[in-house]
Amino acid sequence: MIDITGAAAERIAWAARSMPVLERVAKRLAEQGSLAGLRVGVSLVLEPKTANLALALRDAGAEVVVACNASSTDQQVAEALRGLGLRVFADSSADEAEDLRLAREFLETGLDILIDDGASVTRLAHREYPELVAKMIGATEETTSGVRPLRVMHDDGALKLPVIAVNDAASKYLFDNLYGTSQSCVMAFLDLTNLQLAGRTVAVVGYGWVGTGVARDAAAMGARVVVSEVDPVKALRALHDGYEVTGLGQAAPRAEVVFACTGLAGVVTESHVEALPEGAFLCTAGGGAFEMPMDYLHGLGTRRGVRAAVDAYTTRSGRTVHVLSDGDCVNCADAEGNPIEVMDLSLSLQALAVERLAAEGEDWAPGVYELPADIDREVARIRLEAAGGSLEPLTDAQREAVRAW
Ligand SMILES: NC(=O)c1ccc[n+]([C@@H]2O[C@H](COP(=O)([O-])OP(=O)(O)OC[C@H]3O[C@@H](n4cnc5c(N)ncnc54)[C@H](O)[C@@H]3O)[C@@H](O)[C@H]2O)c1
Ligand SMILES: N[C@@H](CCSC[C@H]1O[C@@H](n2cnc3c(=O)[nH]cnc32)[C@H](O)[C@@H]1O)C(=O)O
Repeated sequence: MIDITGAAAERIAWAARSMPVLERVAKRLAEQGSLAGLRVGVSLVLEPKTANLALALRDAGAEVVVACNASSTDQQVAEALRGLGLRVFADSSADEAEDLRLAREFLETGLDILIDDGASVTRLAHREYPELVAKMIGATEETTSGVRPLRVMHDDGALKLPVIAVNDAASKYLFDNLYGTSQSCVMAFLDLTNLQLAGRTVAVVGYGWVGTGVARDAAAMGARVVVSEVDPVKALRALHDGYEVTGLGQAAPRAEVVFACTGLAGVVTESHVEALPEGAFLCTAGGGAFEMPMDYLHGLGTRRGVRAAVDAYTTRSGRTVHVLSDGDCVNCADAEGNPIEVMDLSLSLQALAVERLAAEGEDWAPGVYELPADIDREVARIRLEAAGGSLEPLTDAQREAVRAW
């Protein structure tokens, strides 16, 4: 599968070695030529694991085009894929306007199937290219903060495509969101600051899958974790997991590190920022910079870079607040993204969702679809075996007992 030279070749091959599920899926799709004649757009965090997905889709017969915003683009990987003849609409030095131009050019290639992350390209397509949307078979969605607006679009009658919510497959969110994101975000904080979390008070905003993992890994590194939630059941779960649960307004004066894990805009506000203790850190693990009051911080006019990916601001209260990765997802912007093994699951599910759309999507009405449970279980089973685990076989008697009433 790997026929690349150049700086990224070893890194792409390194990822491939720990992606047995994708390897297995890719082999079958290539043998069957499942995607022959289709143009598939990949709009995901662009790094070595995603490159392996793009090559798997290419080997299955698709013409693969790739896009990514600047903050999540690994330029070496973009060059490597270009070297293989893929069209890549991504530039790690692009500003916001150039990012938008690249996303438009990506759509203008005329996609049959789109793999999206955060529904940003799907929404752009619906806003600006209804005639191209009408020709598409469908799309897939990688993440929680993309599935949410797609459901709203569907309820409003605005969604014109079938979209498979890959995020909502159990073998995606129970591993990528819960285990992968906490490892990569907590490690990114530690690496980018060269500090430790031991003895620090960490506020985790949002106790969904991502927040649960971040709280656990921060606590494992010795942090005192305070959780804020808007959902009483999630908040109660955090309490049962042993954390203090309180509003961010109350936690802010002692929050030395804030991890935003909600995927919703404006959850950390300027008044939270003004209440933080001297030297505090803001770090996004969730949907992106929109969770942080970046306009307010930029408007202070006190920004100064103090380390790679770390900016310091002097707030109105006269204290210093540090922001990692300019508020973008810290693991995707300035680290290597989620661990390879969990992305093996997520990206294999993506490949299988594309296969399903290619086979059946033309007959599907617009809507947000779940991945079939058999795909979910199969992906988990292959990964389990690759990791050295095995299943207890169900006996005939048990199978009968399950069916009895
Ligand atoms: N960085 C990554 O690699 C990565 C990986 C997976 C998911 N994500 C993103 O992380 C975000 C969270 O994903 P998830 O799967 O955990 O979603 P989730 O829906 O399970 O959790 C989000 C939680 O935030 C809570 N919340 C909403 N508003 C809040 C507020 N103002 N204050 C406190 N809590 C609030 C919700 O009640 C919910 O429990 C999404 O944007 C998702 O796309 C990022
Ligand atoms: N759209 C945002 C990133 C959102 S992170 C949300 C998704 O990124 C995915 N992700 C995290 N790490 C990686 C990675 O290393 N490669 C590809 N996708 C990743 C993960 O599955 C998660 O659901 C941006 O462009 O900056």
